[in-house]
Amino acid sequence: MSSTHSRTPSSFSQSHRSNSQYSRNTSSSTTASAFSASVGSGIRPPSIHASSNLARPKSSLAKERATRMADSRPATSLGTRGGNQEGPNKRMVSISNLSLPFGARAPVNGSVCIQKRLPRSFSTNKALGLHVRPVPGKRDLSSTSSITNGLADLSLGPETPKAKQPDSPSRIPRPSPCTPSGPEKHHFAPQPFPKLTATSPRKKQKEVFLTKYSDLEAWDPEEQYGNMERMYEDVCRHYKQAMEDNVEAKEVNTSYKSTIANLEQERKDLTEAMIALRCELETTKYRLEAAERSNHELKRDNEEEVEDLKRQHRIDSESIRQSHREDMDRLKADHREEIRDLKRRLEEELESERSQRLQALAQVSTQGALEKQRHEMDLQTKDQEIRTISMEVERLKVDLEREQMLNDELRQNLASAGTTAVAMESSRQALQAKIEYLESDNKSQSEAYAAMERRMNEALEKATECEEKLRKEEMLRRKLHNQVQELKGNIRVFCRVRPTINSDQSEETAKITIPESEEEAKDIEVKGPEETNSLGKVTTKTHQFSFDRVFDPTSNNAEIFEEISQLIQSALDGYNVCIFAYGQTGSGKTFTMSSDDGMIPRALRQIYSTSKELESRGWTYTMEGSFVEVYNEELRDLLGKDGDNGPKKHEIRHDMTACETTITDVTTLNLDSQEQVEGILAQAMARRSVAATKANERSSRSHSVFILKLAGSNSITGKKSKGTLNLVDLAGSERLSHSKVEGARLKETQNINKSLSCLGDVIGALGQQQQASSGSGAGPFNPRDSVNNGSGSGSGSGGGHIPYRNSKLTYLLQFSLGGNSKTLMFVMVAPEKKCLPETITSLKFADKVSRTRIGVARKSGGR
Ligand SMILES: Nc1ncnc2c1ncn2[C@@H]1O[C@H](COP(=O)(O)OP(=O)(O)OP(=O)(O)O)[C@@H](O)[C@H]1O
Repeated sequence: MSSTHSRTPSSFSQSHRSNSQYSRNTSSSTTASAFSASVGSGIRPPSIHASSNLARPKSSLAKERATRMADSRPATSLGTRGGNQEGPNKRMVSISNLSLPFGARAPVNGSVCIQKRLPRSFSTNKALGLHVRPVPGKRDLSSTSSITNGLADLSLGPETPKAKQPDSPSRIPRPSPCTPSGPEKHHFAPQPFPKLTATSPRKKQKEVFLTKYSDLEAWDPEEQYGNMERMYEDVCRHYKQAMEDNVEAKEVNTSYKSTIANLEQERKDLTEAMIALRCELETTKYRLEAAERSNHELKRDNEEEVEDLKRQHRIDSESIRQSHREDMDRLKADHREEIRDLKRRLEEELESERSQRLQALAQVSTQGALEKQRHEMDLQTKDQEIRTISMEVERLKVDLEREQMLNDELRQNLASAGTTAVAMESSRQALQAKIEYLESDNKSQSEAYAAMERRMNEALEKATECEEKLRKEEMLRRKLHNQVQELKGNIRVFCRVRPTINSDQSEETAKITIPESEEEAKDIEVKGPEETNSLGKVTTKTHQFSFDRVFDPTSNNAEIFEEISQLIQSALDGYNVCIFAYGQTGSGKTFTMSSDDGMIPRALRQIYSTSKELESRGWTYTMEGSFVEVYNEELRDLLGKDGDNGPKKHEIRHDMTACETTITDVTTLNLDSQEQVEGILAQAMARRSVAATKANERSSRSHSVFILKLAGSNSITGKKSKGTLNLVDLAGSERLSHSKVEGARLKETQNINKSLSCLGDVIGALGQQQQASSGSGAGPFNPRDSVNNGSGSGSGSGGGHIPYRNSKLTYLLQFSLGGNSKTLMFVMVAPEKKCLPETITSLKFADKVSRTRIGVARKSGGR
């Protein structure tokens, strides 16, 4: 822009500035006042109503345009670039020289050329920011006569300051544009119009002065009026011209605006394009960088590869050199070895050759020596033979002498033998006599033998008799034993206190006393937990219980089994026997019943060995064992295999006539050997349902029942027996509050407690039934009394209801809990103080059972 300015001629700038200034100061009022001031008060301002447009300086330019329409117009600095080629009315407007209002930079190289008709007003150009440079050679605008200049010429004199001001709107342009504006004159006469000044007769003829004494020329009103009229017409023309200019300027303005909008749009597009290009540039740069990077990496990789290859080559050549060296060494070594071998072989051959020669030499010398030796020996032998022969000769001589002597002696002996023969004949005769005597004694000996045989037979008979007597004695013993058992009662209770477990050393133990007595211990005292009464006094209650036997913590399973072995024997004798262990969780039930040396394995061993013993007395037994558990009131087979559809369902069936219980689909094993017995126990224990509770780490969550059915027959006596041994390891009784179990464990515990309480109910009902039957003077207990007709709910002879059906366990043991069976209950006691409440509950339950008298046991089968 600055360069454009500098290039603009000063005359143009001045004109342009003056026009702008003039335009700024123009107003209708000022125009009017200036007009009156310039033409005098008596003259009315032109009737065309000088509007603001009138005073606009562009009209002066328009006038000039009008006068110079044929001339080339002032061109803008931009227009000059291509204006010459396009013609006088066409101009190239360079966008680069436009001052864009939004401050965006136009593309440097992208000149946008718009062919437009140039505005005819400088003010318009200026408003658009276009700088117009006059075409060289054309007339300077400053010199153009204008209305202002014309009017200025009408000024009344130098006294009117406004008239002197070049920018005053009162400077109305002179009507004749052709008149060159000269220096301001301080006379009243208006600027002469060309045509008038040239022809004014007054001026030529006579000069008229204002006053006589004044040298001021008076003005001719008519002439002035005529001038004014012309000026007025001129002004009207100028005004019209100005209006046209204005319209054109507006058009140009509109076209510039649209151009600007287009340019703006283009600028935007270009900006976007530029941004896109920049992005592209950035992308390209980035790609270039990436390419450079990858190139660099490739170069580095190549270098590394070359390095690697070189290294590999070095290594390879080194290894080849090394292998060559090794080969050389090896070859040398082989060579050396071969030479050594050859040497050795040669030496060996030499040695063997020498040794062979030496051997041959030795052999030859040996042979010579041997030959010599043989000859010597032959010689010696010959000598010996000669000596022997001579000795033989000597001996024969001696023999001959001796033979001669013997002959003499024989002759003497023959003489004496004759005498001996006579004696011998006499002794032969004596022996003959003896033989005859012995032959006569043999008869008596045979008789003695027969007597002995007779005596032996008598002894055998006596032995058989004794055996029979023994059998009878045995039977009597058993009878007596069973009678003792019967007298002892049908249900007996043993109490066992387990020792404290090692891991529970820190646990406080309860005060449990087993009073010493000369006989077997039967009593137990338990000091109960501390209780605070309503007065706040702390008291402890001592509970005393009596059972059939009490075992202290030192007693072992073997001692306990001794006590029950007779009961086991009863099963072989044809009784239904039921032994069960009752007690809280962790009190030692499983340890007593099912551990390796517990009651179940011991019982099985005893039964097995006893049955073998009884074989000699004509008894043969078949033993069928099954092992089940009652878990959550469901029966499970501990010896069976689960089917495809999970555990099988088992049902308990009672044969009310034979008083026999069977379980459907249960595995029953024939126990033929001791090993088999041990095996099924291990299998059953592994399958038993156990779980950890707060009370015991591995708590049995089910009642396990080992059922051994024993059927015996005596081939001698023809008797038969049928007994069942039920060995029951009950699940641990525990209070829910103590065991702190939840969910499935809670259900288990509830089922366990329910079935245990059912067991108590059955035993209680059996006791009541017994009481009722003995009170009514009923006869001996009938096993079938304990059951009703197939309903499963027993009713004794006393008519009492036995609730066997209330739990699976009691229903299963229906024929083993009652009159025809022998029942032994172990109540297990844990010595820990924390178990005291449970211990006392268990002992109370056992005490009740112990006090219950349930009929008299009867064999289930005669024998
Ligand atoms: N007389 C004993 N001598 C030594 N340890 C014993 C004796 N009695 C029980 N124990 C031990 O005490 C622990 C608990 O015993 P056991 O599992 O037999 O209890 P439980 O009454 O069967 O419990 P649960 O009803 O929860 O099955 C076991 O570790 C066992 O070895």
